[in-house]
Amino acid sequence: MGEVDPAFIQEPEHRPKISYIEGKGVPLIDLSPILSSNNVSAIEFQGLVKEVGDACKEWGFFQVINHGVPLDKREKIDGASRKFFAQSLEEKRKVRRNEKKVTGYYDTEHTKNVRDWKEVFDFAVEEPTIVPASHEPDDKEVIEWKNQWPEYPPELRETCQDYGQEMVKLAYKLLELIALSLDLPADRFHGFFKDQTSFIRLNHYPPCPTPELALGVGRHKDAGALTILAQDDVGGLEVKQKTDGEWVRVKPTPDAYIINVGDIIQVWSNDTYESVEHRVIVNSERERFSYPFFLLPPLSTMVEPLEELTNEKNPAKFKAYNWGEFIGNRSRSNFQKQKVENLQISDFKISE
Ligand SMILES: O=C(O)CCC(=O)C(=O)O
Ligand SMILES: [Fe+2]
Repeated sequence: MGEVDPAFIQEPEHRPKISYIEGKGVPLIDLSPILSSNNVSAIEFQGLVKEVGDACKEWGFFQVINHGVPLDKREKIDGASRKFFAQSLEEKRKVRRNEKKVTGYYDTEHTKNVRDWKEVFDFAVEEPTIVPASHEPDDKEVIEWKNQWPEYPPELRETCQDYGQEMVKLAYKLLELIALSLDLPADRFHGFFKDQTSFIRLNHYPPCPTPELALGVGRHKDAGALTILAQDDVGGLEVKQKTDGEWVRVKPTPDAYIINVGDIIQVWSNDTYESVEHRVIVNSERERFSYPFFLLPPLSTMVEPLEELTNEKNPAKFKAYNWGEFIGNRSRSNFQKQKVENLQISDFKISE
């Protein structure tokens, strides 16, 4: 990634500003009331639910501390990931992702048709992940997604699997808080994630000689239900502030996780919460690592506004769509430049 290939260059209106606003930033929420060893009052718990609801509504993003994920698990995956990416391209490409093997190493991802300044390694959290062979409702054939694990570093596999389980646990806790904040039963969302297709991405953003022209990840919204992200101390994640559309940098906070609502929660909540645009800025001096966990339902899921959240006064704002087809369309656009913008939930919006 030495010289700058035109494929990386953003259109002028999407190029990052070199100076940036840190502002008040996305809310920081202390999750200690939900750690099981604590004796919490109902008031304290209600306060937490409200904080989560307000953050989802006002920002679509928040950071959490005292989340219960052991720090050593995060440090281990970070260490293994650094060892993996430090290898030669030839070595990394031995576990390269392709249209048949959907997980593994990849260094040519595009977001909205511009190449991202990054390399990634993806792995599915449920192993193997069972998915239907096609989107035809009558087709009962299933296939298995098996992760591709590199030979080096040898600890990568177990470290990743362990970390994946921690992410699933945290995701369920967050789903409960989000459900309660929408006046739903705490476990309302749990059933959607049996046979989940969730995956974790190890992101490596190398230093970039022209950080003013390229982006680590171009502006996008996460298509899944929820994202739980660990970022290192370099910083670079920017969120589009809902109040004025300004890009705001998310300040690295040691041992915090950044949570954002994805498109699926936007649809389930019938637009009460919104999936917010974000992007990643790179810099010319320091490489950056980040680890998002994407909470995703089975491919057969039909995504539509929850019945409890719609009524005559507040009718469904989206038509139902099939998660497998939606994500299938997205991943094709990651592999090759396409002439049209990829599928968005706005394509399923019911006009008022
Ligand atoms: O690296 C980051 O901070 C965020 C990456 C991201 O937004 C994504 O992979 O969807
Ligand atoms: Fe994202």
